[in-house]
Amino acid sequence: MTMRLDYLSIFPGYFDVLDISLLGKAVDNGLVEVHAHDLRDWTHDRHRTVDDTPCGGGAGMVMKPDPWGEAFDGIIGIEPDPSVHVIFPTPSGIPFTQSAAQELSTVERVVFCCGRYEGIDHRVIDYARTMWTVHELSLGDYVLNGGEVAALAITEAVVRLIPGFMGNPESLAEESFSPGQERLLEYPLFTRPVSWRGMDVPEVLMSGHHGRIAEWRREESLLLTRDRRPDLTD
Ligand SMILES: COc1ccc2nc(C(=O)O)sc2c1
Repeated sequence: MTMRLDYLSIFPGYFDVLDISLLGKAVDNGLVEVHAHDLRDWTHDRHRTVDDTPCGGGAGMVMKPDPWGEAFDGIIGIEPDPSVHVIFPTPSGIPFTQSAAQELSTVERVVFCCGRYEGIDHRVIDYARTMWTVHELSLGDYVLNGGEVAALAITEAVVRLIPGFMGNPESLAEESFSPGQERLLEYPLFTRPVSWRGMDVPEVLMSGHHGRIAEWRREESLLLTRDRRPDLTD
C-alpha cells in the first residue's frame, strides 16, 4: 500500500523537508507519496488574498473559506469519500496520541489542512465533515503559529508506523506509548563506551542476564512514568 499525503498551506515550502532522512527513504521506497500545495493557487485576486477580518470583531484575521473549497475540489474531488482522512491541526483539537498515529498509519490517503492567522473559517471544517473523515488534532497545550509544524510531527509519527518503513519493526515494540507497553515511558538507554566522564553503564545491562535486564528496564519505566507522567498510571 502506498499512502498519499497532501499538504494544503500558504507555506508549502515547510514540507520540502519530507524529501530527506527516513521520510525521504519512504518516498523512494514507494511507501508514501507526498504532494504540497500552495493555498494561494486557488485565489483569483491580484494580492492572492486568503484572509479577512473576523465576523463579530476580534483581533487578527481569519482564513477565507473560498480558497479552501476550491482547493478541496481540485485536490480531493467533489464526491464524498470517507476513506479520505482530512486533518486540521488546531490548538482546539483533540490531543494527538500514539494510538491515533497507529490508526492513521493504515489509511491510504491523508490531507493536512494547515491554518494560519487566527484560524480557518469554521464552515470549511463543517463542509469537510460532510465529505471525508475529519480529524481536528492538537499536539499539546501550547500554540504554534500555524498548522505546518504540527502536520510534520503528525506525519513523522504516522509514517514510521507504516509496515515496511522501519528496518527493524521490533524497535517499535518497546517505545514509549507503543501498544503492549501499558502506557509506560521508555527506560533509559545506554551504549558504549561502558565508562564515560566518570559515569558507568548500569552493571545489570552488562551482565548478559536477560531476565534481570528486563526486570531493571521495567522498574525504570515504572519509576520514570510515576515521576513524569502520573496521569498515565491511572
Ligand atoms: C492557525 O493555525 C494554527 C495555529 C496554531 C496551532 N497550534 C497547534 C498545535 O497543535 O499546537 S496546531 C495550530 C494551527
